[in-house]
Amino acid sequence: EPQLTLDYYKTTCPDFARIVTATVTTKQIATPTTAAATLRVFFHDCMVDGCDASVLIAPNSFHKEERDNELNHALPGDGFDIVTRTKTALELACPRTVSCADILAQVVRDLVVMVGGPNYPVLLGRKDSLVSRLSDVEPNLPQPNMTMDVIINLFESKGITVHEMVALVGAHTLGFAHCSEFADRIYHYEKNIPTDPDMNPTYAEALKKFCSNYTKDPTMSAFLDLYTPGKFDNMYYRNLLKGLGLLATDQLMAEDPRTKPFVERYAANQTAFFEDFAEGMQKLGMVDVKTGDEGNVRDRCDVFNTFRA
Ligand code: HEM
Ligand SMILES: [Ca+2]
Ligand SMILES: [Ca+2]
Repeated sequence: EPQLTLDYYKTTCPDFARIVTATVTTKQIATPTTAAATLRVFFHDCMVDGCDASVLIAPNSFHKEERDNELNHALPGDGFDIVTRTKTALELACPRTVSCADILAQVVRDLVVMVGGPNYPVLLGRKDSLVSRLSDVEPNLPQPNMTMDVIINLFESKGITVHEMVALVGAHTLGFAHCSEFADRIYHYEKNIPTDPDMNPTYAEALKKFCSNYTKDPTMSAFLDLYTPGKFDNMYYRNLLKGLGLLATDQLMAEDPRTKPFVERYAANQTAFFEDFAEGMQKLGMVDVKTGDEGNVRDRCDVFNTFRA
């Protein structure tokens, strides 16, 4: 187990927490989609080679990076922008000290709190990756058309248990998904079955109309949580119990006997959801973290320190 600590920057960057909170507050108020955007970037970072900022490396014409994989194409720009802003502010206060991986972890916690979610401590001391490999993305990220067996195994391979996983997917209480991500459920689900029988029929009809133009306009997106997409709450689970899950895997959480009890528990008890989400985020934030000379502190979060002496 790598050693991270709560007070890692206590002497080297005493204003770390305050600077992060100030930057996050300004950005989230101006751009309310930042919280969902950044939470998803953090998830995609931690699942692929651990929480090491590997996902932040910008694509360039010489080398393929994680962001060149299709699964990362839709990662929203605001999730990267908030890291850049925070890094800039921190470089002024304490140059070459705070890693991008730590910035992302701390920024996400502050954003979750800002939109109404639980507070939890963030352990610090992660180093930034020295590589970002396109080929590492696909095998490590869940997709909405996967079976529950595959998804459970994927999370368990990162040390995340089923109840922590169900709580973490509760992040879908925020944000949206493109029509292409759930089109299979509403158009020609199976031969002679037009729509996914697990989906509320009224909801399916509304989505069908809403997405009717999605092949021509691929930006068309629907809220993952129909009722409170900007608020961090347990509405996502309450929706699932009514067949109002958007992605196939969201709805599957409420059908599979291994995950259903947790969906029911979180739908009935927001405090239980918040406790388990907080625990899950701390676990997710520790996945394969790099310390010592396994990584470094990048000067810029989107490029490696290639030219640094
Ligand atoms: C079964 C596991 C999961 C699957 C299959 C999945 C899949 C997806 C997909 C397909 C989207 C829509 C992307 C788009 O169309 O642009 C999405 C959005 C999102 N995901 Fe997940 N996800 C999973 C788990 C998680 C977890 C564990 C987190 C965070 C802890 C997370 C956070 C988010 C957020 C916040 C959004 C909304 C992004 C935005 O509005 O900008 N997801 N997810
Ligand atoms: Ca990573
Ligand atoms: Ca919500």
